[in-house]
Amino acid sequence: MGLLVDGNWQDKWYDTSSTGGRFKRSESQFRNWVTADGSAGPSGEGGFAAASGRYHLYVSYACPWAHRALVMRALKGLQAHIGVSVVHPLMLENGWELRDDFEAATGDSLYGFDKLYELYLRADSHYSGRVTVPVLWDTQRETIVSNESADIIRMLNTGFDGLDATPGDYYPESLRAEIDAVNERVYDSVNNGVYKAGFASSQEAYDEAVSGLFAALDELEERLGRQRYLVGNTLTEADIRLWTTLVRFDPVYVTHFKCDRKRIADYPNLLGFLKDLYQLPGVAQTVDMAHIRHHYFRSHPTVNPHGIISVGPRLDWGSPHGREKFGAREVCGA
Ligand SMILES: N[C@@H](CCC(=O)N[C@@H](CS)C(=O)NCC(=O)O)C(=O)O
Repeated sequence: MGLLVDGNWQDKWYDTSSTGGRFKRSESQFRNWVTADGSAGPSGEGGFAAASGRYHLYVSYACPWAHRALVMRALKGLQAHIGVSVVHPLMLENGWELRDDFEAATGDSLYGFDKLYELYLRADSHYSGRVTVPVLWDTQRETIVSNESADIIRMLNTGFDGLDATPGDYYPESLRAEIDAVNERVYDSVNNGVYKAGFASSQEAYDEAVSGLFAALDELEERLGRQRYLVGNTLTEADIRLWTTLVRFDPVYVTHFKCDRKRIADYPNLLGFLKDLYQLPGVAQTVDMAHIRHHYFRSHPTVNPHGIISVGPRLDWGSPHGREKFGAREVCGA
């Protein structure tokens, strides 16, 4: 675990000393957008036109943020247009490594780099900041288009519709206000809430994170007791963003991040929702539990010094989810 400082790698754990033991996630720095015609998106510069084979995703199967991008790529049927490299699950003194000595880790097919930070340096030899996944890489300009998953899933949602993407708009204009509101709540309390609990280095910071997390999960359980998805019966990016955290909850966060007031298995609606999305075409294939469990239990020596991987619960996400009782799934534009 570390970061680049003016192009130099430094092995450092997250600094929580100046924030009362609270983990603060840094902002992503590459914020360009792929668009249908190459015009600039909501941030960054233009010049990244959608094209088959031009863009490549670097992901970790362990990472919930990278997982969003894999799910959107699957729902939009973009597998043939956007290649993927999968990092090794362990993230230690060199950060993410592009080794292929673990089942389903691919190494780097583009440059043969060993470490993900070499890719960041290829984009900017003076880069300062964390070296995170996902990365959307442009093979033509040889740079990072974006390292922000929230933006990447929106590019995949509509940017490639001129190719033969599967129809469906998961961030439709008419639902944006509601999606944004749900995202904000879920991001801070749930997606990031589990990390705030797990990486807290004071009791106070942990208590704060975990109480916010379970208040939000209770609220989401109630919401999903009224409707099939987070925004009515329409499947949207808000669902994908919650789902990648739910998938990791019982097998990892309960134990490793001490999020143990309840399991997702104790929330009937959240569990049904988890299974419903898991059973969408192409989605189960984006879940690699070996990467998920090896990464968390073995990459955080401050949290789990002996790197012991817990036995974990038995998972049965292929069984009937019962969510049809709220009505049929709707997907805008499909
Ligand atoms: N805001 C980013 C966060 C990505 C992120 O933090 N990824 C983690 C893996 S789960 C990572 O690569 N961490 C490496 C580090 O912080 O050094 C996004 O959503 O894309």
